Amino acid sequence: MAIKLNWGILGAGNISGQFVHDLLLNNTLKESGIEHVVVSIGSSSKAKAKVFAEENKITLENNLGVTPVFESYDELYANPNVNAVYIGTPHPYHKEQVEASLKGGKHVICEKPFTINSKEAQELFDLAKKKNLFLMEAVWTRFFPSIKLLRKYLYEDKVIGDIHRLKCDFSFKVDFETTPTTHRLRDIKLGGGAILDVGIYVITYARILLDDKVGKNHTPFEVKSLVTLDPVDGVDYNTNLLFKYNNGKQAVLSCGFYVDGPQPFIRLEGTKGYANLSSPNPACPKQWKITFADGSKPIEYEDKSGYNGFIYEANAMAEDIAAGRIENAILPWDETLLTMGIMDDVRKEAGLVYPQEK
Ligand SMILES: NC(=O)C1=CN([C@@H]2O[C@H](COP(=O)(O)OP(=O)(O)OC[C@H]3O[C@@H](n4cnc5c(N)ncnc54)[C@H](OP(=O)(O)O)[C@@H]3O)[C@@H](O)[C@H]2O)C=CC1
Ligand SMILES: O=C1OC[C@@H](O)[C@H](O)[C@H]1O
Repeated sequence: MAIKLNWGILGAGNISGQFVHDLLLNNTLKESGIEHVVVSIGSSSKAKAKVFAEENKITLENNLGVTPVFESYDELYANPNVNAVYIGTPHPYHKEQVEASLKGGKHVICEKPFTINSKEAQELFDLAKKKNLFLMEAVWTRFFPSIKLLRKYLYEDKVIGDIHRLKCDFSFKVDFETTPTTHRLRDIKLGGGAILDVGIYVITYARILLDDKVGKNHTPFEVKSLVTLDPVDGVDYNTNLLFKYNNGKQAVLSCGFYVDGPQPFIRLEGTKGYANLSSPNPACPKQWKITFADGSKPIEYEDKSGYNGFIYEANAMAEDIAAGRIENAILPWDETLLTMGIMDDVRKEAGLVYPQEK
């Protein structure tokens, strides 16, 4: 029997649309043996939810014969037809929305950053455990087949020898003339700044490309950071981090909103060569190339699937739920707590405190 999730999509905005695209394409292609049905769209406005369904082309054909209902958030939490919730709202709302979804008896995947700090994250994981419900942060980057294959070349086949250093920059230029100060990227009340928005990805790459262990088994490392807070908005638009693992491996990481970052956005160096990752969106690692110091033929990979890339985390969640697991092995709760804890420390040193934390 096919594995099936009946989704409630919370927040009828940008990223929810990209997530839904992949669910619908999955149903059309019928390759995975997993069915993803959009049962409900929860929004501050039912009219907005309806427009979302139209704009994202949810049809009876691609949604397995189901027309979603348009609901308030509270109606979605209580909807007995929904068994899985995707949360695609700005960071400071995640805590209360995950909590309400779990209390409604739903399995949950919540956009990154999971919460605004590790304390909130711990409270949610405690609740998921108590309720025996699946819960995961939606760091889609970790689930791409491209990453699994790259890690096989690096850590099983060791094709570039001993790895010593990772350089990664996820920056993009925000147009401060046209982007209002109330936008989630800028507004301190909405968790604005680069560290929570894109810093999470450079930290993710330092975790998945320099360490073959995860969560509480991770290789110990120290972090140093330098942060410049924007004088107008009071959040970070220029942040740099250094990681040093106790086996000597180092990461040089940057994120920011003042300039567009470089391409390739990653260079991972080993004794016998290096790997580059390129992507217009560094969160989405669809393409990489391994170059060898001795001039051997490079190894290249490109994901040409047509998916945005959210399907990989959605399918992982569906498989976990079908198997009765409440935590995912690629992104266990301790790994989210580790990442959130690093961002807590970086912000603490810089004096970046969100109003919700005061
Ligand atoms: N995985 C990835 O690659 C990406 C992840 N994200 C993450 O997703 C989350 C949402 O980002 P994004 O989709 O760009 O955000 P949007 O600005 O598009 O907002 C998404 C939805 O959140 C609700 N919302 C927006 N602003 C507010 C507000 N001020 N108060 C209350 N609710 C609000 C609205 O839902 P409603 O329909 O109810 O009105 C809106 O439709 C963020 O946490 C971000 O980090 C974002 C982009 C890419
Ligand atoms: O998660 C994200 O990835 C892509 C970025 O452009 C976006 O701001 C961020 O939220």
